[in-house]
Amino acid sequence: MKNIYVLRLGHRPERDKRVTTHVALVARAFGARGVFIEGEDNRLTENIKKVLEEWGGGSYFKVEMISDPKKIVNLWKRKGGKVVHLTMYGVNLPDMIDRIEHEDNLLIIVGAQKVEGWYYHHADYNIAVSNQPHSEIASLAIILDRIYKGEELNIMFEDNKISVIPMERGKKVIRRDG
Ligand SMILES: C[S@@+](CC[C@H](N)C(=O)[O-])C[C@H]1O[C@@H](n2cnc3c(N)ncnc32)[C@H](O)[C@@H]1O
Repeated sequence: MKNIYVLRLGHRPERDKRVTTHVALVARAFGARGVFIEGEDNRLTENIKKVLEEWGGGSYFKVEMISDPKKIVNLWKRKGGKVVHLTMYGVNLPDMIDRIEHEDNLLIIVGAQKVEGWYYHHADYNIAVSNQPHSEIASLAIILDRIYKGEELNIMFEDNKISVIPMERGKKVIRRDG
């Protein structure tokens, strides 16, 4: 698994609770190592940690609320990682995937509302997942899928308490803790 982190900008607790939670869940499920969330929302991090505890990933997936996202970007670049900013104004993903698929250290930035120009200038790549407006959840899922070429759908979490027994109909889960 690559060292991919997601930076979620501008989280507003009252408005973005659900979307930011889904950004974090997609990051975890599809092969990122963690998520930095700009803002203050302890309830959100607790909820994500509960999912990690039950469904696994807690031993390595990092969830952190942060107040200075520019510092995260600068630090990531200083350590030699590449920064991808997902924006509908960027270059469409099919024309950029060759440039990023071999990178092992990626910070993927997604916004909530209008993203400051600073991020457009400091990102190594401004990438669109189609040049149509949609959602940070969708764009994150698709870029991770293209980077991992579908392999992320087979990710297993060894430190899980619950897992699904896949079946064509019905629902079955097993619990390791009884
Ligand atoms: C709901 S959008 C709001 C974007 C905002 N109106 C702007 O001008 O930047 C929130 C986030 O979704 C992501 N997003 C939305 N559409 C996208 C697209 N077509 N390609 C890549 N990312 C997209 C971007 O990360 C964006 O910051």
